[in-house]
Amino acid sequence: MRLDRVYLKDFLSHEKTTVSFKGDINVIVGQNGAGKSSIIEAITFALFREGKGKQEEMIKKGKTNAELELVLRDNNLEVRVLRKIPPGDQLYVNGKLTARGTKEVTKKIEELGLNSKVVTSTMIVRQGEIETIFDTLTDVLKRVMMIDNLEKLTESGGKIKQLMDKYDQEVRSHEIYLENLRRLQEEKSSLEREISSLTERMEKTREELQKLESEEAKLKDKIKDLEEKQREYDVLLSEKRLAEDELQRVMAELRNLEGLERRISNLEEKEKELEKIVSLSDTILDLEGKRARLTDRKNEFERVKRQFEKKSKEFEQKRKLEPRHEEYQRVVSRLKELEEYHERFTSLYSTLRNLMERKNKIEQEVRMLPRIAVEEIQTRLDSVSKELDEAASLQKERKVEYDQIRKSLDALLSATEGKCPVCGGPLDEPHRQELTQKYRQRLTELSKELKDLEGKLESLKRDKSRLEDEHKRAIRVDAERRGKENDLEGLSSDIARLESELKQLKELEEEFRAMQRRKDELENDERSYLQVQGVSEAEVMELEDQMATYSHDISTLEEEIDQLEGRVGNLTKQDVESAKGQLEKVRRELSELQRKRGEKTNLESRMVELKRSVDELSRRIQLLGFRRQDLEQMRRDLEVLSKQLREVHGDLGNLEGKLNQVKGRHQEVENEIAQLQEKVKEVEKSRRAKERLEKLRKVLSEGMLQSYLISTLKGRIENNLNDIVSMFDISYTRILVNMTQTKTLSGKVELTALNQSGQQLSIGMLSGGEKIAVALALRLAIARALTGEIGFMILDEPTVHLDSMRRAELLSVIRESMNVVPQIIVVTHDDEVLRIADYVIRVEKVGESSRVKEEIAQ
Ligand SMILES: Nc1ncnc2c1ncn2[C@@H]1O[C@H](COP(=O)(O)OP(=O)(O)OP(=O)(O)O)[C@@H](O)[C@H]1O
Ligand SMILES: [Zn+2]
Repeated sequence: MRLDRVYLKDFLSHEKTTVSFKGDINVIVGQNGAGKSSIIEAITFALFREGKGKQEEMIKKGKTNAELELVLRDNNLEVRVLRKIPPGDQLYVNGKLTARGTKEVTKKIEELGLNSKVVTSTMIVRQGEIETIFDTLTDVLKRVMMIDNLEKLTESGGKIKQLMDKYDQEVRSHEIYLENLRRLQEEKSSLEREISSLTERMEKTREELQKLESEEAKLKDKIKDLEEKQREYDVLLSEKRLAEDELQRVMAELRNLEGLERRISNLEEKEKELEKIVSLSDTILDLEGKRARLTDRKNEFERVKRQFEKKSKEFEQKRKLEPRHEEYQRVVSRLKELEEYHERFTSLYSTLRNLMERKNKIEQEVRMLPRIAVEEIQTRLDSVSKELDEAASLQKERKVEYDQIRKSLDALLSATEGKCPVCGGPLDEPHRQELTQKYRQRLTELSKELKDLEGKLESLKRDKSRLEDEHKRAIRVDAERRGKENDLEGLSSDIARLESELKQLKELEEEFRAMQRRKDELENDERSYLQVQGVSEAEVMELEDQMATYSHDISTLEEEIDQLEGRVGNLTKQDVESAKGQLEKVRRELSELQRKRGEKTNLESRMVELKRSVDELSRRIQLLGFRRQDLEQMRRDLEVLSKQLREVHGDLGNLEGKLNQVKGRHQEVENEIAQLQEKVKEVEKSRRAKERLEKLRKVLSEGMLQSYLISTLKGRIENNLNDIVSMFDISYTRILVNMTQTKTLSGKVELTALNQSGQQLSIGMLSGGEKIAVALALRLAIARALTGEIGFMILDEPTVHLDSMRRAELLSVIRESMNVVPQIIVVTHDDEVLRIADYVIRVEKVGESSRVKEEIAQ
């Protein structure tokens, strides 16, 4: 078996990868972690559902299930293995599903010579493990030969003992089988007798049946002939009946159609009359249209006439008013020219009036001012002031005197005897009295005089202040008058100026007033003029023209209407409409009648045809000479015959049923006998097997088989090994496999090499390259010893840990291995290996997924 190709879906680092192994030496190259070993894992898993980790861990991260497809090939044999995680395995041989489910598929693969233990420990070499075979050889052999299992077999509860017990049981059931067998054989011979008697009876019945069947066939032929005739007869008869029926119908219809021609000619006449009326339809329409137009025109004429009258009146008025309108315009334009002067005049005039008013007022005011003589008041004031001064100085004099007298009196009164204070003479009473008297009198006089002075002063003061007030007022009035007189002078000059200007404007102002009056007079006429101003002579003339046109139209239309009325008479539109309706009806009737005329012709010819056909059919029926009662008689005969036949058939069926039943039973009995005989034989075998197992158990428990197996295997491995080594380029003639045998085979298996001089060296002493060669040869030798042909070998990173020399030696050994194994797959990240490749598979990792590119090596 060679590996053809493997397909990985979501397996380890691969998402969807197909790898084909097209070369003899296929090299899978790529960086660390690219996904190379994953391909080897895929092959191992596809073959044996075995792998380095848990199955779920083999599913690509992030996916939920993985799938593998491996195709193996050997000449014409193609084996396709499908493995899935979670499981759902299948195996196809040449496209045919031959195994299903994990166990079955693995079993099938082992049957194809790919024992899982052998393949995984010899044909698939994991990273750097080429030489470990020397150390693990013993274990490998044990494993591949399943000696562990052998040991287990011999235990008292083991498989062999169990089998022996089973066989024992079988032997004991022997007696019952023999008894049953005898009974069945008796039944068998009785059944055989019955079969031969039944067969004889059936033979006779069959002969009778044949005779009846041939009679029946003949009768059936005759009936068939007659039935044929009957069918023909029936057909002719029914045709004839149909023809006769139709003939009746046709004749009846023809009778119905009598008098058709007369009805047609009546209708045609009526049609002509109606057509004449209908032909006037257009003329009537024309007439009515014209009548409508006439009314229309007349109305229009009236409307235009009214307009014309109105307009021509207006136009006349316009003409009359025209001169006044022109004057009005002149007046208005002159007014506009004068406007400015008028305004000036008005404003000046009103200013003048204001000034005059003011002047009058001031003149009045001046007149109202009192006339007071200021100098006179001044003189009076001066004299009063003088009088006042004189009175005041006199008063002062008198007061001084008064005070002096008073003092002298006081001194006199207070003076004690002695000297007179006044005259310095001696003071006596009489003197005192005299003096006192004198003084007192004078005091009284003075006092009176002072009082008078007081009054006089008062009155003078009053006079003075009154005069002073009067004086002040006089001065004020005087000033006021002078101011006003000034104002009046200014006003007078302004007024004079204005008056002269107004005088100049007076003429224009008068003209303005006159124009305004004229304008007012013209105003009414102007308003009337404006109303008719738009009317033009052309307009009036056009209206006149229109009137003429309309009146012409009217007379033309009247004439035409007269003519049309002459042609139509007193027919109306309704008359024509009803004639149209009638005409349509008449035409419909006519066409219906004409159709019937055609129908009638057809019917007539059909009648002739039918009559001929009836005659012809009667003739043919006569000729046929068929009689119904003949056919019925034959059918009755056939029925009798058939009944007989059914009975005989029934007999035969019964016999056959019986025979089959008996034969069935016979078969059953024979089968049972065969089974029993088989069982009896089995029991025999069981007995012998039990004996063999007893022997086997003895041999096994004494280790005899193991030593036998190993010695046989040793010989075969040794032969293969030397065979293979001889193909490699090393200088040793033979490799010997030495085994130290013990009961449990715990002893070692060791290799020694024999050089050309016949000297023995232990394997450890060989060179690195020689060791690799021997190790590879040993693996191949074991594989070949156990499986015969070896289809492939897989080496995963065989060159790691090797120096360049040994790498080179390994590569040549691999190439030499091609003599022993036809297909080699090498996984490496070492480009040097490409040297020996003839097919290269490049693996690289893009993102999280591995990708593969295949190429033929140079
Ligand atoms: N279940 C998984 N899903 C996705 N990737 C995985 C899974 N299991 C392992 N890997 C990754 O797949 C990659 C490829 O592993 P593989 O052993 O095939 O690489 P390799 O090419 O043989 O590298 P080396 O030369 O280092 O042996 C590694 O990066 C590994 O971590
Ligand atoms: Zn005196």
